[in-house]
Amino acid sequence: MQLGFIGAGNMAQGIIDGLLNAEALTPGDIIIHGGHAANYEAYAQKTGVQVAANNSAVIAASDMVVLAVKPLMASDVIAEILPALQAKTTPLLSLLSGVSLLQIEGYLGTKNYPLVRVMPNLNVAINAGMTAYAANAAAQAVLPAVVKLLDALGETIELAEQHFSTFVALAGSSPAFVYMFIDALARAGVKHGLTKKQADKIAAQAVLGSGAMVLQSDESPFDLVDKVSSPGGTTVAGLLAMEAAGFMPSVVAGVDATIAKDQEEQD
Ligand SMILES: NC(=O)C1=CN([C@@H]2O[C@H](COP(=O)(O)OP(=O)(O)OC[C@H]3O[C@@H](n4cnc5c(N)ncnc54)[C@H](O)[C@@H]3O)[C@@H](O)[C@H]2O)C=CC1
Ligand SMILES: O=C(O)[C@@H]1CCC=N1
Repeated sequence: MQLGFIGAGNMAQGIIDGLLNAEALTPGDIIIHGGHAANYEAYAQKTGVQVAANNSAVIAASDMVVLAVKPLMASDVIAEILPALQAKTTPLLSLLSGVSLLQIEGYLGTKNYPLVRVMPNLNVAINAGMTAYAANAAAQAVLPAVVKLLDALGETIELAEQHFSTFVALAGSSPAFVYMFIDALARAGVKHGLTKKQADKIAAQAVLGSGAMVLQSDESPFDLVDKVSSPGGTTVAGLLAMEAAGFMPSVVAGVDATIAKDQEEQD
């Protein structure tokens, strides 16, 4: 199966890394094109994936194409590749946040084109991603092959499009929030004398283990908070100080702003 990428930036490279790590595809199965050759030629040389001369050549060479450009470029890029798409009906996987299947069908001028909206996160690069997808009616026949590819990248969930903005906040963008939390935790450790290297490792492993515990335990995160908080102990003192500084409202405000931005892109 030949998989093409239009746009070869952070997310495209993350997906390719994950597919190659999992040996779901070989470098020879992948062909890419992006806006600035200088940004992805070194990546293509390092991984061995093929580079196409232009976006239409990606489609001509592919059984499936991932649209991995910035959402604002969607209509221009689709207009450019429309003749190539129409010539071959290559299923299109759109990573565009805030761009609905209906909008893409509008750009294509038909509802009969196989389209899958996919929202991954950057952790697909290490096969620990969380990816949502929604397909139009025309994509039902290719959906098992798409899901098989996505499953190689981590956890996958089929989700109604109306929930995609919320998913973007909780999974697409949230790695940035969690990296920031890890950095804040580690920086506080540096304040108290740890090296940044020590502190980053300690904080990241604590977050990794905590996520795994939530997934493996029958208890809710809130119940687990109680288990860590010994009466009169350090944890409850820390938690109350974090809450006083606005921990939970800050997280919820961040999620609200992410959802609002995603919905603004849809208007
Ligand atoms: N970065 C992330 O964590 C996630 C990104 N996404 C989505 O993935 C898409 C790509 O995002 P990133 O990779 O982060 O952006 P990026 O800016 O790293 O990559 C965009 C790529 O598009 C290329 N490009 C620009 N003009 C082009 C053209 N005319 N034809 C072909 N390629 C062109 C650029 O050269 C670049 O390689 C966006 O729609 C974003 O919403 C979705 C989930 C997570
Ligand atoms: O920041 C963005 O717009 C994209 C969507 C999800 C993660 N990155």
